[in-house]
Amino acid sequence: MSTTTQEHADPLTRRPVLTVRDLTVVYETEQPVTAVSSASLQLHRGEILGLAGESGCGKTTLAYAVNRLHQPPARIAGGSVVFHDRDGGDVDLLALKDEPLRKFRWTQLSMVFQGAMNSLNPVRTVGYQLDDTLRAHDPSMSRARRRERAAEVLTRVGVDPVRLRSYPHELSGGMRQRTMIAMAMLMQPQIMIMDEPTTALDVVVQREILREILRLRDELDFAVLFITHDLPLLLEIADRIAVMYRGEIVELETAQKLHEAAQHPYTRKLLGSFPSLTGERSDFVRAGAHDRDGRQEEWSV
Ligand SMILES: Nc1ncnc2c1ncn2[C@@H]1O[C@H](COP(=O)(O)OP(=O)(O)OP(=O)(O)O)[C@@H](O)[C@H]1O
Repeated sequence: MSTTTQEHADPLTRRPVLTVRDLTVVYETEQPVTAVSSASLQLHRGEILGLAGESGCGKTTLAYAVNRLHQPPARIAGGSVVFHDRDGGDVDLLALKDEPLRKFRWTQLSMVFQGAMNSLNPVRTVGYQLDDTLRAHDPSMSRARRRERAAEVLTRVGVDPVRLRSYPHELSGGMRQRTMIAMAMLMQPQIMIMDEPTTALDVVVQREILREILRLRDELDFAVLFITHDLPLLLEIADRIAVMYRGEIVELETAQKLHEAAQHPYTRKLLGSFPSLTGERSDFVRAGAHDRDGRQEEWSV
């Protein structure tokens, strides 16, 4: 349903860049919690795939596990995650050793986390932090080239490169979030996972940044796994949407089909809770899947 991407070749006709199959993640606590249960999805080159679902349904756990950023007590209990490189090779992400995994992150797959704008180092300038990432991942790059590249990515996300000399507290929330997106783009990854990248921002800034993400995707041809509980937003920007409910992906469809003929009752409930794509979002969507009395609703899956 994305409107800014009409010249873009239909991503669904293109090769996949990531295949997640039957991924299961368990928190090994006293009462083990299966946060992700046999989840499967495929991300195509240049695609924006939305992952929607209420708070606590397992979206973040899935994103972290894909990039092996999960920490104990989380454990991947089964399944596979395969990256399909541009050059034709396949990489089994769950089998990667530490060093190749470190290289893989940022260069092939980068993440913009929930509240990432607060994860910039407060005592270092933006320029230093971009330079540091470049140095860590490409030691052969000259200082001049690094400076050039840092200015380039900031410009791309709509931040004046004069801000390279700024400290994070000197930037607005929107600028900090754009800077985090610039950081994620630094090494030209083939996949970006964005976990609620704009939720903390006001609606106008949020829209601007989303428009920017769509434009960059068209220009630079990366794929995005875009995680949010905001289904209306996904209907506007995503090519396809996966709906997650209690650790399972219960539906995965094009945004259009999902909007017109959702199959799963939970998806229908989510969709039915706002009057139109452009209308006001209802309290239901803002609050997550709770009924008016605040009770968690139940669907058999
Ligand atoms: N460290 C942990 N130990 C035990 N259980 C956890 C831990 N972290 C998350 N969980 C559980 O795993 C499930 C999935 O959580 P997760 O954060 O992945 O959901 P989410 O859909 O990303 O939610 P949100 O939108 O609020 O970020 C939840 O039931 C949560 O309680």
